[in-house]
Amino acid sequence: MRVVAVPGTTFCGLTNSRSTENRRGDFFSCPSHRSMASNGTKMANGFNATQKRILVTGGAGYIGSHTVLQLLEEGYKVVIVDNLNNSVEEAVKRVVGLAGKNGNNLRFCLVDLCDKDALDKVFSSSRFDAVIHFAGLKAVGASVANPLLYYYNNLVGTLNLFEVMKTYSCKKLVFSSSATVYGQPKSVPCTEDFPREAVNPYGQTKLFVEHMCYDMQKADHEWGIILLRYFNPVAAHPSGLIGEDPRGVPNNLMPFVQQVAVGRRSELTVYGNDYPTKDGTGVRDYVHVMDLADGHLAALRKLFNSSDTGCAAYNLGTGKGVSVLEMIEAFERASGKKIPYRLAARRPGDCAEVYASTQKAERELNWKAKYGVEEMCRDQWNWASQNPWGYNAPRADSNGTANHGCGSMLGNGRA
Ligand SMILES: NC(=O)c1ccc[n+]([C@@H]2O[C@H](COP(=O)([O-])OP(=O)(O)OC[C@H]3O[C@@H](n4cnc5c(N)ncnc54)[C@H](O)[C@@H]3O)[C@@H](O)[C@H]2O)c1
Ligand SMILES: O=c1ccn([C@@H]2O[C@H](COP(=O)(O)OP(=O)(O)O[C@H]3O[C@H](CO)[C@@H](O)[C@H](O)[C@H]3O)[C@@H](O)[C@H]2O)c(=O)[nH]1
Repeated sequence: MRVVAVPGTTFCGLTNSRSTENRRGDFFSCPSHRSMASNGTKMANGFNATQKRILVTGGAGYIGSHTVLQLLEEGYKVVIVDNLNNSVEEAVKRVVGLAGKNGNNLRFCLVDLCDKDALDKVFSSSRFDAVIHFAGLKAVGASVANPLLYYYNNLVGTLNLFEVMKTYSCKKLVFSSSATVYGQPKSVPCTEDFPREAVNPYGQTKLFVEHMCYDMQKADHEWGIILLRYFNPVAAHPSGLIGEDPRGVPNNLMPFVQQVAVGRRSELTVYGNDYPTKDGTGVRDYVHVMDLADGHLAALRKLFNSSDTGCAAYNLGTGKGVSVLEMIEAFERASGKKIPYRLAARRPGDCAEVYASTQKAERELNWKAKYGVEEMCRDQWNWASQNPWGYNAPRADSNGTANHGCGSMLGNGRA
């Protein structure tokens, strides 16, 4: 792997082969990448992905890494911008490995979106056809405890990104929104025109960014923006090499279940069995991360193929509600492990039942989730059993600094 630092910023080229990036970091101008582009995948939808370069913020994270892999497999050139706040370099390395020769079309930039000058340098060194904006802090509880951190990171970072995109006339955007913008929905399934409300600071940041997007597009019709409202992302790439690796105690159901299964935690707490649902436990719309990644490619296709996208929101879910107990049983079947659990009081702020209407995404993005709960649990377990401690499992050759890959990359790059 060759590591490149561009003077004045902290670019790191991640590639699994010899590369010829120049000092401006113009990674894709090298002859080997030109030839890859000309031999790459031709898309059937009226444009050639190999001629498109996508900036992916937060591309080292859980959903971002799966999406970057699919973009590379489709033939896109990809630049990740991530500050590794909630992710590790190892995830990006594994994406490069999984992408095979298309891994050469990936560049990684260790940049914080709150650093506008650094972001500007990324845009000044490459032209981007579109941005997928995943980067953000996402833990609901932490946002309640430290709202300013969430407002600063998620809103200042996003403002910087949009300003720089405008400066460089990059006006196609896919934004990671969330079902959280429906607050406590009055009925199910949630359709995209439901009233939106935020019930915590994290949700406020998603709502604010949605407002920013609508207003920006209203003021300048050249923008094409797709807001993807994810329901409950779970599972992992079928290889078991990339997946979700939360820091600290997991907040979400499936990461917790998987840690019980591998013996990292003794039991799961099931929050509430007195909801007016099929078995009394909370019902959610779990969606496989591979389907979510597909949804981003479908959104890009729409942005590239139509000039009148405007600013449009789409739910990404399966449209099916699954209870906590059903999810536990499916995971037990997939893993052959017993998941001990105890019933406890409801978790404050939780809804009884939330699931998506998926008709708009089916109709307008031509996207529909392919995977069901059995496949979700199979792939969750495949990832968990191969990586019981996530990406940072102590290895024989490790000196205990696996958590600080970013520092070592920068060190190499500057040398
Ligand atoms: N996972 C979910 O349950 C879920 C549900 C709905 C919406 N979302 C949204 O989807 C997006 C991706 O979620 P994820 O689950 O992959 O989370 P993640 O934490 O795994 O990935 C987010 C990435 O953004 C990076 N990041 C954060 N702040 C940054 C900054 N200022 N500059 C540069 N990089 C920064 C992190 O290091 C991380 O790699 C987030 O915006 C999240 O709010 C997630
Ligand atoms: O240890 C746990 C964790 C969760 N649950 C229950 O499992 C269900 C799902 O919970 P969780 O995985 O935490 O997801 P949500 O509360 O639905 O929230 C997720 O999904 C929302 C919609 O995408 C996002 O807005 C949030 O950020 C994201 O955390 C709920 O009924 C919880 O009460 C438990 O019983 N025990």
